[in-house]
Amino acid sequence: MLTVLILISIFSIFIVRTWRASRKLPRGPTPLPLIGNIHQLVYTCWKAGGVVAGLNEFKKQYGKVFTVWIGPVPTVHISDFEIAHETHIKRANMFGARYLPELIDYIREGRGIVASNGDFWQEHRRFALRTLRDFGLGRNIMEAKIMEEYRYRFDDFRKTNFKNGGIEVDAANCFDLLVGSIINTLLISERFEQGDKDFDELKTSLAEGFESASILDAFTPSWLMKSDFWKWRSKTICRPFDLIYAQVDKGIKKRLEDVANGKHIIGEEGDDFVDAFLIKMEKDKMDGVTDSTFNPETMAIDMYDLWIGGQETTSATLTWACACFLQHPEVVQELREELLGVTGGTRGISLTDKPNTPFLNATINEIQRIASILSMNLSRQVKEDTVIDGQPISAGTIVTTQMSMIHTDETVFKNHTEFNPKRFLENNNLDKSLIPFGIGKRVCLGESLARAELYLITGNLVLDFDFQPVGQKPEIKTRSPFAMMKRPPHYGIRFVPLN
Ligand code: HEM
Repeated sequence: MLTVLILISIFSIFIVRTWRASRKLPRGPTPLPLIGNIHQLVYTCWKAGGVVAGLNEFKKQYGKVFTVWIGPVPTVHISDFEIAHETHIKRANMFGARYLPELIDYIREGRGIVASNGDFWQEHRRFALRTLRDFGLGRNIMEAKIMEEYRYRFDDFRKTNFKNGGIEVDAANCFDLLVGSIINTLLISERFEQGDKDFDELKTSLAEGFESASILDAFTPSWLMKSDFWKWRSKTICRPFDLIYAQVDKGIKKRLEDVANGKHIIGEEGDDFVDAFLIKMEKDKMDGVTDSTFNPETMAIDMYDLWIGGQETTSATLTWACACFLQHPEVVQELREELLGVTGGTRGISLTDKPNTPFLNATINEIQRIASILSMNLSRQVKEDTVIDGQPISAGTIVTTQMSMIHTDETVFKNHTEFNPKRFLENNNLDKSLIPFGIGKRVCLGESLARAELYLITGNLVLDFDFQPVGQKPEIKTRSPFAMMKRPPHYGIRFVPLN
């Protein structure tokens, strides 16, 4: 009897708390105590065939801003560009703090760039941006680095994978190696080679982690993630993060050893991110900064963030790009005509050509729209009571602008499932509603680098090769519609040299 009474009391407390909290939240499906809307979320996503389609069903019922309770945690979803702009740009400070569930905070513990807030975040984000700029984003060195890796990778594949008149590769592996080498060269001056066991293990487990991490994992509370009871789940999701951190840490330790024994000499500006960080550490020491946040541990976390941020995202987008090219040879043909018109067929495409390649620019926009690689964006947490689209939101609420929903908004992107680069040429303002790098204060730190990679690699691939499928032509469809990240289809591709 006593147990029943206790259970009824706990239930009643939950119902009252949820009801009171709901008054300061946008509309959404009615939550149940403890599980919130998980049952509706799972069912709706399953019925609709994926997370984005499922959230779009909620949008139809509850409007452009709606609340979904993940267990006892209310999460607010913005699915409209104008509202995202009004909140994240016009009131950037209010929506600038990162929400830190265990999935994001794991290893980072409030440090790095992705999972830090306040002064620490500002200092490390500024440092990383300045360092990337010094290593070439503001000058043409970045282009030279990307092109060097592009040429090296395809020359190498030509030696090892030339079959049936072309270079035959697994698309994802090919771009993983290329993009991984670009980011690693910037960070620690090291390229990855084919057959590198550490890289292969890291990539495989990262892919597995991304494929299996779901919305629910993104909101699982720390105490549950860390408990023995949840080990079966947290182990799969977190293993790749352990591996990446271990690799980064190994690289830093080796660099410190090389510096100590004179094998690596740090010049005035340094060769890479690690050098720049070591210079900053030394400067803080010389300046007597006693509370400096620059030390070998925070260097490892910053590099870990840049590696995770810069690898899978760009590689997946390029893999989506080639799937679109295989499905739409007429787009490739039109692109090639535009690019040959610009280069005269005598050189590769360069970042300075951008103003003269409207169709390539539109095609990259459409690839990023179709790919929309995050089914669910990283979340923010509002610090004070506020309002979104006229609806009250209380302090502490978790808010997310859902880029994938904005990119599938039928009122903005007509026939959104169609791959149609021309939509961006027919409407010059359309790219303003395209936000693959997020929006507001926490917008992607690597946006300029990623844009340079996407432009140079897709443009030069179109000029250098014809594309043929190896095996079945890939559908333009994600293979992980229920995961946090929309992974591209898995396919083989033959790059047939054009001359
Ligand atoms: C096509 C490639 C890429 C896409 C689509 C992408 C997308 C994103 C998105 C959606 C966010 C979250 C933004 C938000 O909270 O609103 C983000 C954050 C971030 N990205 Fe990227 N990214 C890409 C490439 C890169 C690269 C190349 C790097 C590193 C060099 C990078 C580093 C980061 C970092 C450090 C953050 C956290 C920023 C912060 O919290 O202040 N990303 N990215």
